[in-house]
Amino acid sequence: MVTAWAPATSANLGSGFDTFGVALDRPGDVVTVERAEETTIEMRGLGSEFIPEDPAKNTAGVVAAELDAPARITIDKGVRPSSGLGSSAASAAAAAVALDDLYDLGLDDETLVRAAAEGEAVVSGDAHADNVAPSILGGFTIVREDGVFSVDTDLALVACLPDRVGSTREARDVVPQETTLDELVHTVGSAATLVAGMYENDPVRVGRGMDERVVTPARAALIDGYDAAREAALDAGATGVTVSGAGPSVLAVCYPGRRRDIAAALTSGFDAEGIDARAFQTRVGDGAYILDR
Ligand SMILES: Nc1ncnc2c1ncn2[C@@H]1O[C@H](COP(=O)(O)OP(=O)(O)OP(=O)(O)O)[C@@H](O)[C@H]1O
Ligand SMILES: N[C@@H](CCO)C(=O)O
Repeated sequence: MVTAWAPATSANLGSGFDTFGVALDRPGDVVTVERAEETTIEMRGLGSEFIPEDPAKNTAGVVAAELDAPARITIDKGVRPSSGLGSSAASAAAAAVALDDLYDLGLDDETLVRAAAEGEAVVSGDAHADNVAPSILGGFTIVREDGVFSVDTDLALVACLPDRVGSTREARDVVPQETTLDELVHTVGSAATLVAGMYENDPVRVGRGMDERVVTPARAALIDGYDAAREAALDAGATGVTVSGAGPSVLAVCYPGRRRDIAAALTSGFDAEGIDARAFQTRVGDGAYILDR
């Protein structure tokens, strides 16, 4: 029997749609696997009642099929589903790392990321790897069709989860399919600034580099309370605020000492619109690891 933990993640970071992601140092999912003839899944924890136990519909079950590693899988959810914090990816990432260990497969990180991304395809219709990559590798990650790499970075974050669910599949439907040259230039400038900031552990550059004007506004329009929460967080010292993944969570970057005030500002911003919300004071963290074997 092998147990692995994998973290929540925040994808896109504004300017890196389907490309950038960060691992959060909490919360995370715990996945236990045991060898079996056929894959079965048992769910526990946060929001588990909304997650299918059918292995063909559960991201962890899809990973077991991809790796040809059938197992009795138990998932303890620490990341609420449909959150924008990479809930479906955390189970896929933990399952990939646990099954690799259980069957002694010796797979490299890139193969694990690709297998875990197939789980995302079942959920959202698209095998985007920008949540599973940071959940497996940790740090800040950049995913392209031809590879994935991670950058160690020391950055304080606040993630705020409103008491609403958001479907990645639906949030992908509102993404504009075309943009202008001006917007492309703006996004490239932002993305480059963000990457420089990640290497320099600079929350101001990262915050400025999150600015993006095509995908983010389309997603923000789906999130009640987003504008109020964002304004409040910026007033409280956040150096950047954007939609986390497909939403409805919101991600703020800041200097470490500002986290408490920004967490309060984000929740009060949602509260002003009549929406309960929970904020996590966190930072960029490590990737999945084996807890027990
Ligand atoms: N192991 C799993 N954990 C969580 N959700 C799962 C799992 N397997 C399947 N799902 C389904 O995936 C959907 C949630 O995934 P979705 O991508 O929409 O949200 P998320 O992972 O929290 O957000 P995001 O990808 O935007 O960060 C739900 O419909 C849920 O039933
Ligand atoms: N890049 C993905 C992340 C959510 O799974 C999206 O924004 O749709």
